[in-house]
Amino acid sequence: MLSEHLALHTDKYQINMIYAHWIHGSHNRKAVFEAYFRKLPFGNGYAVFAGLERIVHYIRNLRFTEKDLAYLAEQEENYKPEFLQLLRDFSFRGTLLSLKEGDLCFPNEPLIRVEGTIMETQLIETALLNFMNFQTLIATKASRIKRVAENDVLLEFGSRRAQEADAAVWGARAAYISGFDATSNLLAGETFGIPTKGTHAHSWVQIFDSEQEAFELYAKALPDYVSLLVDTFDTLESGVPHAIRTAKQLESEGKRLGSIRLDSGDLAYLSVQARKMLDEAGLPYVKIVASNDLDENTIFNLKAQGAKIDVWGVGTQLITAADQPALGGVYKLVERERNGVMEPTIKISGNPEKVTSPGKKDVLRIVSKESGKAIADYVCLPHEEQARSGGKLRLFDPVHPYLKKSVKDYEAVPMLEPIFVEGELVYDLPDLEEIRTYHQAQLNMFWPEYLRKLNPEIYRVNLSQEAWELKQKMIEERMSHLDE
Ligand SMILES: Nc1ncnc2c1ncn2[C@@H]1O[C@H](COP(=O)(O)OP(=O)(O)OP(=O)(O)O)[C@@H](O)[C@H]1O
Ligand SMILES: O=P(O)(O)OC[C@H]1O[C@H](OP(=O)(O)OP(=O)(O)O)[C@H](O)[C@@H]1O
Ligand SMILES: O=C(O)c1cccnc1
Repeated sequence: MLSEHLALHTDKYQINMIYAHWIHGSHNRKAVFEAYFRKLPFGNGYAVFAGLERIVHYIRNLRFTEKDLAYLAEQEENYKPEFLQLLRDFSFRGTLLSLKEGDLCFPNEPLIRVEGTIMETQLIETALLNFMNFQTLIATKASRIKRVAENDVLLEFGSRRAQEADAAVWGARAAYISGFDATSNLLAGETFGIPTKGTHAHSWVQIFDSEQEAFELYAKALPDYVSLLVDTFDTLESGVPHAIRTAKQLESEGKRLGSIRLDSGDLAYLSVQARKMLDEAGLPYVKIVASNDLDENTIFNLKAQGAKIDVWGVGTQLITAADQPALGGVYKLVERERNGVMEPTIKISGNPEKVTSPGKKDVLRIVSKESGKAIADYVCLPHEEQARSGGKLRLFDPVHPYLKKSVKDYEAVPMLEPIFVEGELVYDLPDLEEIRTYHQAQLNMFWPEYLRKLNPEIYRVNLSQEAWELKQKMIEERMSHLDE
């Protein structure tokens, strides 16, 4: 899972472009790309950055095997043997800076910046976006669910509905970063050290002649905090009474029933009734798990209805990001080498939001020294010192420049961390527990207004005056070329 061979996990046009550059002798010219998204998913106020660990493994293992090269030769007869030799000798020698997994991130700020030859920067685009977009999307969806479930336990149950195995496993990891407590997927557990949990399926009950027998046999086999699914026939008439009898039996053996699981019907009503029945039977410690196509909206509603649910099992809606199944992250060229000198470059679009911001950029998180809370993100050119030195800063929205304010007494936290420097991995990948803790600390730096599920306040991402002026100048230059 972590050392897969993915050199051909790229779009054919990347190799074609690299080939054409090689033919014209430009493949070793320098380039800078930035990866970012333009719109937050699910109407959320922030996204949770994830995917870096897989990107690091991908880049470290990025080599073309003889089998890959033979396949490429077969696919495109124009590829000359010398070009295939170039690929044979390839390894990533570029520089990559990135947000850290668990960081909150926002539209139109670089999440990852890649500097290197045209060949290496272009080659990694597809896989990098694939990993960043999916994992950031699922971490963000999971974060919305975590916000409404608050202190309840969240179990990730999505594997059977995920878009194949990689999505199940890396999605489980993304959910864990954002505060899920466990996954049902054992491969995710083994690979990343995520706690695993499981109850049982309806088939366990159906296979026996009676529900009571099924519960007792399951409890006998797994007597420590077992969880029983109570809705196979009739939740309140049959499932809960049978679970209570099993719990009493366990008590007589000095053991305890862990929980019951509700998986259909009106989960608010059933959980309230089941809670009452369990309490009246002297089983206040038995928890109630609910599942059945849950997401942040159903959980929010169920809680508002007074549901007595302690543990939420969430599958399909989370792992497929059902209400928005893709994050539209892009990877855009911002600088190119021309006559030995790096210069900014721009992509113009009829849609103002798609015009790129030229020049290689840093992201600074402007944090109030007084409150410790984030005020805005500031995207500036690397040589700009104003914000870094803590000087009075004028913030304005690049799309709506009239939205402006001044800040002082702040700390400017650089968000892009060097990961690879000239091909060398300089970043110690944190373990998953550290990422989860770090994510929580990051969330605490934001006022609740930005974190709420519905109609959150917009957290501003501001371009520096200089970066904004560069953009305007380049737009005008381009437009005047078109007029000529
Ligand atoms: N009290 C409630 N308020 C809002 N939504 C609820 C409530 N109880 C259950 N739900 C949700 O309503 C949906 C019910 O879906 P559906 O009607 O397909 O399930 P079901 O008939 O209860 O069970 P199944 O078809 O899985 O046997 C699920 O998404 C569930 O999470
Ligand atoms: O609903 P999700 O959020 O995806 O959670 C996972 C679901 O998977 C199981 O159902 P199963 O595969 O047996 O199908 P079902 O929908 O008929 O219950 C389980 O009982 C949950 O209902
Ligand atoms: O353990 C469970 O209850 C479970 C696991 C996967 C999917 N649905 C339920």
